[in-house]
Amino acid sequence: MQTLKIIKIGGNIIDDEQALDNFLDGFSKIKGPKILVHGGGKLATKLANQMGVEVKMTNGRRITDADTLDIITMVYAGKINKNLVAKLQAKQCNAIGFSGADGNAIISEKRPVKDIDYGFVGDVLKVNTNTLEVLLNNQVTPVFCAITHDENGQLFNTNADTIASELAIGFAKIYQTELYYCFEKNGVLLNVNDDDSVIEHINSENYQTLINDGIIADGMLPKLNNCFHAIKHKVHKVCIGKPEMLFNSNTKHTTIQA
Ligand SMILES: Nc1ncnc2c1ncn2[C@@H]1O[C@H](COP(=O)(O)OP(=O)(O)O)[C@@H](O)[C@H]1O
Ligand SMILES: CC(=O)N[C@@H](CCC(=O)OP(=O)(O)O)C(=O)O
Repeated sequence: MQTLKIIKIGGNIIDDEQALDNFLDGFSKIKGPKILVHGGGKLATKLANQMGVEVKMTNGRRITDADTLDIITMVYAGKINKNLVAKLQAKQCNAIGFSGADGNAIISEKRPVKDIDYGFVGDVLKVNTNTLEVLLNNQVTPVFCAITHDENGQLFNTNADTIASELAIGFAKIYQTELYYCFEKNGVLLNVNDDDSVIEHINSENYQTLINDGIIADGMLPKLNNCFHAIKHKVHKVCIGKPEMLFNSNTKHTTIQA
C-alpha cells in the first residue's frame, strides 16, 4: 500500500510568518501523496473580537452561532485557505483548497445537544475519498480548512484536528495513512513550559494517568482524543510535535500507540 501523509498545522504556525514559510518549504518537498489540514481558531477569535461578536469556547470547541459561522467561513475557507494555497503554488506544489462541502468531501451533522448546544458545529459522518483520490493520483495536494457540510446546504464548523483524523481514517482503506499534528511545541510535554520534557510515547493507559494528573489539558485534550480515535481505526502512524519531525527523523516528538 502507498503511504499518504496527512499533516495538520495549528494557529501558532499559521500566525508566525517565518515558521509558516519554513513549514511550507518542507511540506512542498515531501514526495508522494499528501494532504494539508489547517486550523486558524486564533485568527477567527481576533476577528470576532474586532467585530464585536462574542467568543465562547467550551471543551476546546467554539460555540458557533450564525454570526460566528459567517466569520469562520470567511477566515478559514477564505483568508487562510487561499493564502496557504497561493504560498504552496509559489513553491511549485500544486495545491487546491477544500472545505468539506467541496467535492462533497466531508459530510457532518449538527453536534447533538446534550448539556451544551454548540450551534453550527458538525460531527463528521462520512468522508468521500473518490474525488480526492483522483487529485492525489495526479500529484495535486488538497488543502483542507475546518468546515464541513450536511448535504442540505448547511455549513458546519468542525475542529481542524478532527478533520485531519477523519481524513486519515477515511483514506486508511486505500492508503497506509500517517497523521502528523504540527504545533509550536516539541510534542506532548510533562511540563508545558519545558520543551525538553517530551513524552515520547503515549498509549491509552498512560493517557488516562496524564489526564488525571492534569498534565494534559486545554487544546491538547481534543487533539489526543482525535489521535486515539485515529490509531484505533487503522491509521498506521500518529505523531505530535514541531514541523521539524517531518523533515528530520532525529527530532523529538510524541508518538501515539494503541
Ligand atoms: N501536556 C501538554 N503538552 C503540550 N501542550 C499542552 C499540554 N497541555 C496543554 N497544552 C496546550 O495545548 C496547546 C495546543 O492545543 P491547541 O492550541 O488547540 O493547538 P493547535 O491550535 O496547534 O491545534 C499548546 O499550545 C499548549 O498550550
Ligand atoms: C468547532 C471548533 O472549535 N472549530 C475550530 C476550528 C478551527 C481550529 O480547529 O483551529 P486550530 O486548530 O488552530 O485550533 C474553531 O473554530 O476554533
